[in-house]
Amino acid sequence: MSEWRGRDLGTKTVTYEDTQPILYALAVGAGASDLDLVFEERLRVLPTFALTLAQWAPDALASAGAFDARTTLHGMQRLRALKPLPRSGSVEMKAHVAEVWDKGSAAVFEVAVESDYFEATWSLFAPGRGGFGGDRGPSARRHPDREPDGSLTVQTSPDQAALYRLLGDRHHLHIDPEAAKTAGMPRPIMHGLCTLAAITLPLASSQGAHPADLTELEGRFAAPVFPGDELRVDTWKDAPATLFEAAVDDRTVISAARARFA
Ligand SMILES: C/C=C/C(=O)SCCNC(=O)CCNC(=O)[C@H](O)C(C)(C)COP(=O)(O)OP(=O)(O)OC[C@H]1O[C@@H](n2cnc3c(N)ncnc32)[C@H](O)[C@@H]1OP(=O)(O)O
Repeated sequence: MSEWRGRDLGTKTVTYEDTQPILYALAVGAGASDLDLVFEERLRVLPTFALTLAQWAPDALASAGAFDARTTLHGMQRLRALKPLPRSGSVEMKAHVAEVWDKGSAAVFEVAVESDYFEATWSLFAPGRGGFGGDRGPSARRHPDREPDGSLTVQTSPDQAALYRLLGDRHHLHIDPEAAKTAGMPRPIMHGLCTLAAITLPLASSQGAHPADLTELEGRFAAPVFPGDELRVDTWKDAPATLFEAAVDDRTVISAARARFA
């Protein structure tokens, strides 16, 4: 597995119309009254939309044979927004494998994507690919050892993954009950990136910020979220950022998470 470290995944230019960032905003929980997110005349593109543009990079690593895409799970995500994405236009990106960690039972592949607009890292948790004598890598940061400063509720919709997948991540795990079973899930699950982005909308409101002013975001997908689940999101101030964790029925689903707004 170590041979994948440093592997160049190439460059890609993705072109889009304003329909995509609007559809994206609706898919992650924006409503018709969020005019800055859904009305082309006022549109500000959510920075997390960049992650749909860059989906080709982890997919390229799967196609190259590093892991089995049917059983590999998206483990963690980081995003740093460098400048606002255009309402429509082209974004050029380049990607490489930054790290391969050996977790014993699994390998974790880190795919780094860079562009003028953002930098992002995907961690892909590939069961059965560990035990190759590599470094274990860092363990996840724990949330602060004190009561949360705040709490939010995010209600996902039963149709949310079906909508979100139209933005580019069409892995069958999110729509097909048989594919979900192959990945060890009782039914199709939410895209981790959809859940994470859905949290940033009420999180921004709770900070008096605009969701399009997100500059940094990270989080670990600790357990699957199912379309229709209600999330409780606990938050801790960590100026200038906010730390958070999300749970469904006291089961932590997103851990070691952090967001910062300009
Ligand atoms: C193509 C798919 C796209 C998607 O969008 S999938 C949807 C989003 N993702 C999910 O829903 C995944 C939900 N997460 C999980 O189900 C679990 O979470 C995992 C199966 C990924 C891992 O759980 P477990 O096998 O029980 O791992 P452990 O025993 O807790 O930890 C073993 C080592 O693996 C590291 N690790 C655990 N979880 C993650 C993660 N999510 N991302 C990266 N690394 C992880 C830990 O730190 C530790 O290593 P250390 O002992 O060195 O600390």
